[in-house]
Amino acid sequence: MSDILAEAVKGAAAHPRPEGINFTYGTAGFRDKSTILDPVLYRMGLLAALRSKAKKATVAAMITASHNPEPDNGVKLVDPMGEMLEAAWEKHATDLANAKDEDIGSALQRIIDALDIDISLPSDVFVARDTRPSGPPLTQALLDGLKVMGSTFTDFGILTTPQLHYLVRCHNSRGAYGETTEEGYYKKLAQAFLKLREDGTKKKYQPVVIIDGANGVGALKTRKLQPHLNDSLKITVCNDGSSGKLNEKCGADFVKVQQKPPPGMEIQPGQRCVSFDGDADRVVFFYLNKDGVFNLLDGDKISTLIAGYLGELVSASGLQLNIGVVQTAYANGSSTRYLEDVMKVPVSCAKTGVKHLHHKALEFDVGVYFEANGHGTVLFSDQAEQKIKVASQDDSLDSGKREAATRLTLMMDLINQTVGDAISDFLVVETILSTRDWAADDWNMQYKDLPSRLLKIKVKDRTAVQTTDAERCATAPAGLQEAINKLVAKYQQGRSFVRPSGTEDVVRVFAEADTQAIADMLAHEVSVQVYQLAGGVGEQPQPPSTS
Ligand SMILES: CC(=O)N[C@H]1[C@@H](OP(=O)(O)O)O[C@H](CO)[C@@H](O)[C@@H]1O
Ligand SMILES: [Mg+2]
Repeated sequence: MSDILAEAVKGAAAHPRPEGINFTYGTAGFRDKSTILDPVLYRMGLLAALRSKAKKATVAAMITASHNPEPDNGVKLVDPMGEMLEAAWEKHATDLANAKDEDIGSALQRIIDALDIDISLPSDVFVARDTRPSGPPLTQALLDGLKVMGSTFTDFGILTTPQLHYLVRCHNSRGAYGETTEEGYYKKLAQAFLKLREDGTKKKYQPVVIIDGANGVGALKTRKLQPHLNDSLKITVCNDGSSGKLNEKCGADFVKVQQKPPPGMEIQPGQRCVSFDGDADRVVFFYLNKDGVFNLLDGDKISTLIAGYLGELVSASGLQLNIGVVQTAYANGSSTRYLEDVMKVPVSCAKTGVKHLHHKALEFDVGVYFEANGHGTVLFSDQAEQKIKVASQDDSLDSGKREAATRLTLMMDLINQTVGDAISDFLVVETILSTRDWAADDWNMQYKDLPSRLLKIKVKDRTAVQTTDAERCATAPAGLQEAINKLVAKYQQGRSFVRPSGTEDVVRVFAEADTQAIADMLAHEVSVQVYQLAGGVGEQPQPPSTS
């Protein structure tokens, strides 16, 4: 065994792995109670160094548990261009996390042999964390792993997840994507935002927003962004972490799931509100209408808004670029119909999990992807980027076309193409609303959401449920899909599907119909089938109360 691997085994003594726990690198990396994660972080330090050697580039490790409760934490690795870790490496991460302390050397050797990695190459890793109190000691464990591998590293302290993705891309693109500093991030976004902002007063659009920072990093970083925006937007940050707990009764997940504003937020009718999640890679908007009724503008509404605007700019520029939208099965059926039938934009459906959407979005020149819960961004292909840049400087084009291409270049600067980014997406939405002179109501009126219900069912083994067709059809257990089909057929605009969660030990049931009562009933009836056919545990699902 090489010296480095022997050191890695020795180093494990300070980060012992408890018996009887199985860790899995899932949709969002490792995520668990922070108290048991120390050995996982050490091992991810080892793996991040290997990944860097394999890619001959800087990679990154983000320590966060996103929207989960404060006592949880987690870690995810980021590839050189700011993408999520390549899927094939998830297995290596899982194997290494589960290796006994004394077997770490052989587990590393297996990865080195399988991928023919030259261990003598240098490695370099960027590290950051969210605001969780467990962050600093877990960072230390990760750094210990990097140090025994002889890796260089930069610890950026507290950042949003998308900021870290951005920084690693800036670094590996030798600055072509931007300056490799946190300040550089604010400068790039703010400059594009200010240039896209038109002068003149608006009739409906008010440059005033309230941001719910989920008591997390998004609140801190919005405050750092604010001075760069001059007075173009009045932002009030609430749930800024000064009193409440991270993600507790606030944040994008709370607002989306509970369909209500965080308690304690004082909101005037029509006031645009924005909720970030715990690591600021998700965003949803909401407002109360004049009757005080809550209205959510989720990832589907955001992608429709963005695709519509970029589509107009592309047409106005005269460039031949295809625009597509990528959703998951959780997208509201009205949004899919609106995109396809009214906006005539092609829509692809991907499996849940950002990496699947990201991958599909690469098939378009301009690919807009969002999960309904508010995680998403826009990808411009290299060719599209090139064409847009050339057109923006082509004096032979008429000024309308050139102006549209210039706005597209600014939109490319404003959008964090590496990953969904709450701060960047928020600025993109504000830009479009301002340009269109829309209030929240105007945006919301593009289409009317169908009522839906999302439930969780506990079963003995969630892998008993298997799916195909981007998770819209269950192939196991036998008879489940037939039962769902029969139930769905009873209701107007009924739609339902089930899938095992990638992040929780549950099966998720989704149902949608033309009224809330029917969506609730359909979700319940499908839950009963899951419970009966897929080995439900605990009490049988109870029908929705009709009060
Ligand atoms: C219905 C739902 O919201 N699912 C979430 C959730 O995945 P599950 O596999 O459904 O647990 O967490 C993922 C990671 O954050 C996110 O990408 C996804 O959208
Ligand atoms: Mg998140």
